[in-house]
Amino acid sequence: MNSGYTKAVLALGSNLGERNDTLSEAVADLVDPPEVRLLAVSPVVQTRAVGGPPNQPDFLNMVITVETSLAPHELLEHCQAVENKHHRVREVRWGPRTLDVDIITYGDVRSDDPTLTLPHPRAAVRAFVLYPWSLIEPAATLDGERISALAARADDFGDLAPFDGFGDFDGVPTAGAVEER
Ligand SMILES: Nc1ncnc2c1ncn2[C@@H]1O[C@H](COP(=O)(O)OP(=O)(O)OP(=O)(O)O)[C@@H](O)[C@H]1O
Ligand SMILES: Nc1nc2c(c(=O)[nH]1)N=C(CO)CN2
Repeated sequence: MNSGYTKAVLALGSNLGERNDTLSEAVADLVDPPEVRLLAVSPVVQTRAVGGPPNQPDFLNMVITVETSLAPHELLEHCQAVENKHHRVREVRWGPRTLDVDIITYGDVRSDDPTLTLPHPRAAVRAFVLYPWSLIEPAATLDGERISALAARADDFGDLAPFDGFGDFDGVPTAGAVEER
């Protein structure tokens, strides 16, 4: 990693509209500024909505890793600008959305600021975050525990299914095929 750049893990989700196109465009938008460089892109997984109103459409979820010279709150603003560009409307908590971008980790930073809590306070129980993340960073840990172990016992499991995602992204390969589980 280059000096002045910090590694961050971002989780993306979409359960409205052209979900796959939205995710693909959002990744491009997130890494468009020179301050954000793409490191790795996970496969896209299809998951049942966890929490929120019943009978929501399924989500497509994925994780990317980046290195960034933006400060944590600047990165949050950038992620929210990308959400807004994709017509994200905040209405119902955990309700359907065209695009959600969460910052899962930013370097080793820990923060309980409600505007930006780091690591993301619900990431450790969300298989829809942990599983795609584990496919690109099998050795990653969260709160001192392997994310694959956290994924295996995550309460908010949803159903995870392979999805024929968008493959190579601008020269950054996605991880291998998603296994049924
Ligand atoms: N690590 C984080 N990443 C993104 N947003 C965060 C984080 N920590 C706190 N927030 C705050 O959470 C607020 C609500 O975010 P959002 O509307 O995306 O929630 P949600 O996706 O419905 O639920 P959840 O937070 O459980 O994923 C944001 O305005 C942001 O300030
Ligand atoms: N499967 C799935 N469920 C969710 C998701 C999500 O991205 N995927 N995001 C939520 C709030 O961020 C709430 N529930």
